[in-house]
Amino acid sequence: MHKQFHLLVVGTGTAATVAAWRARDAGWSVAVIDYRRFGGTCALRGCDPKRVLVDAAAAYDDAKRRHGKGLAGEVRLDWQVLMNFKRTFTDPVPEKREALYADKGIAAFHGHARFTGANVIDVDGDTLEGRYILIAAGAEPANLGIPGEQYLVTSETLLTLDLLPHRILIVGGGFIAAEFSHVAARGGAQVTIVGESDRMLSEFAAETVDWLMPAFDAAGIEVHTGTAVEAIEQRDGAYLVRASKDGKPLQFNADLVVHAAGRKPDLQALGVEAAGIELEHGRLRLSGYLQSVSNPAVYAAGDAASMGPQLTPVATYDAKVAIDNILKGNHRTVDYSVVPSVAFTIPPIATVGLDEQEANDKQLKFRVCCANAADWFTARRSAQPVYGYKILVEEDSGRILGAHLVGPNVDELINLFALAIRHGLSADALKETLFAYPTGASDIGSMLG
Ligand SMILES: Cc1cc2nc3c(=O)[nH]c(=O)nc-3n(C[C@H](O)[C@H](O)[C@H](O)COP(=O)(O)OP(=O)(O)OC[C@H]3O[C@@H](n4cnc5c(N)ncnc54)[C@H](O)[C@@H]3O)c2cc1C
Ligand SMILES: NC(=O)c1ccc[n+]([C@@H]2O[C@H](COP(=O)([O-])OP(=O)(O)OC[C@H]3O[C@@H](n4cnc5c(N)ncnc54)[C@H](O)[C@@H]3O)[C@@H](O)[C@H]2O)c1
Repeated sequence: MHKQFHLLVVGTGTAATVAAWRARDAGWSVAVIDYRRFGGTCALRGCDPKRVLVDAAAAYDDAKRRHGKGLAGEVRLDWQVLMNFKRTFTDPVPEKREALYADKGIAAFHGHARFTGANVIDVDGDTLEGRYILIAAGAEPANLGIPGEQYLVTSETLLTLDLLPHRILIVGGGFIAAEFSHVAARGGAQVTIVGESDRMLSEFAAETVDWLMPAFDAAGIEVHTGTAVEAIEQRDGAYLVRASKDGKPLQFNADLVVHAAGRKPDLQALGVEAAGIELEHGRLRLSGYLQSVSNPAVYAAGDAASMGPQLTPVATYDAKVAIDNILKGNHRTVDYSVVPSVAFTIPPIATVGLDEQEANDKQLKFRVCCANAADWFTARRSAQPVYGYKILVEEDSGRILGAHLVGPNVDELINLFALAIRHGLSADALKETLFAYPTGASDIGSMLG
């Protein structure tokens, strides 16, 4: 079979779906291709199922912390029942996504996409030709190049386990390690994190991470930073993980070893060389228009592009930029300067805009409002001992430059700071705004001094 389309989209995740939908609305003929169940990472294997588990773990933790403060009795996190609840969100996704494409008149192909020419893709024997091609193929766990790497399971496995193993070791120290350790610990597992970076969550402000770390201790999570995992061996149905810290060898025993050591664009199976698409260090070489620098028919978006952070709102944003450029000619470039992000630990930690180093590098003059707010009403009423903020305010304009938060409600509060930064609102404008009380936002005035 040989078919022609205005646009071929590799993937059916967030970036692919946003782009395919928009191109179809513009009257273009569009095909999407995926070798996995339709729906992509966020809805099936990432944000959404993860958040269902985090919410349950947070409710359990909340009840435990409030013991003796008005709540009594035993609460138990029933992992198996929680997994069944999670499946009520993930199971319907592929069918719904198929129906959406059918309703919109988007052709959908199941199979592995592989370039055979500049604008031609083979899908398990079918030939598809596109005037344009959007690579929205997502990301996969990065190869670590260590002996025993094959024993690592991914966060995807952790999200489908009906029974949590007793001892879980997580290799990493970023988003996945932080979030999944908090969930698994509440599920009853003994969790150890072994991460190469000097501190956990290096994307987040150091002060906020320091304030968060006691929450790892309180959950019984053992954290080894500055420790590189070097080998994994199978021993009597379990695993021996060899690592080193400051040149000294360390070893850990675990029943499950999880990869949380970064994700890279999923490009290997695509055979991009056949389309003359240049790569650089395993990434597509793209212009700010998200267009391949060597093949003008090809654009990329989301994790496959990895021009910005690997986050769902970025995948949506990229898809909009790429498709606008495809439909109307190159006129939009990407700007990732204001991307809020949250690690859903218990409690959450959040960041948006500039940190101190970046503001100094830009030679900006700014003041820093920073405090551990564990004794504030918001923290005390939540029985949550972790609460703090660090906010950068430009001296002359009063503009908010960056906000870094940890504690109750900050997964929502960070969006207000994103709004302020995106629209150049000053600290005074935020302080003049009446926020409903008592809420997370009603602390903003006090945070800004
Ligand atoms: C455990 C986890 C939790 C996360 N939590 C959050 C969160 O809370 N908030 C947040 O913002 N982000 C989160 N993320 C990141 C977020 O999920 C991703 O940034 C986002 O889903 C990327 O979307 P995408 O459209 O670029 O790619 P994807 O949704 O990954 O879609 C890519 C699709 O392409 C398909 N594909 C790949 N190669 C081929 C090929 N050769 N042929 C055919 N099909 C192919 C894949 O099967 C896949 O379905 C999380 C990620 C993980 C792993
Ligand atoms: N809440 C969210 O928004 C969310 C949640 C999960 C994942 N994500 C996205 O998915 C991406 C992947 O998540 P991740 O946690 O795998 O990556 P990450 O980039 O957040 O963290 C990877 C960590 O692994 C460490 N590492 C690398 N090799 C190692 C080794 N051999 N031994 C020990 N440590 C090693 C690195 O130092 C780093 O700290 C994230 O970057 C993020 O964009 C987002």
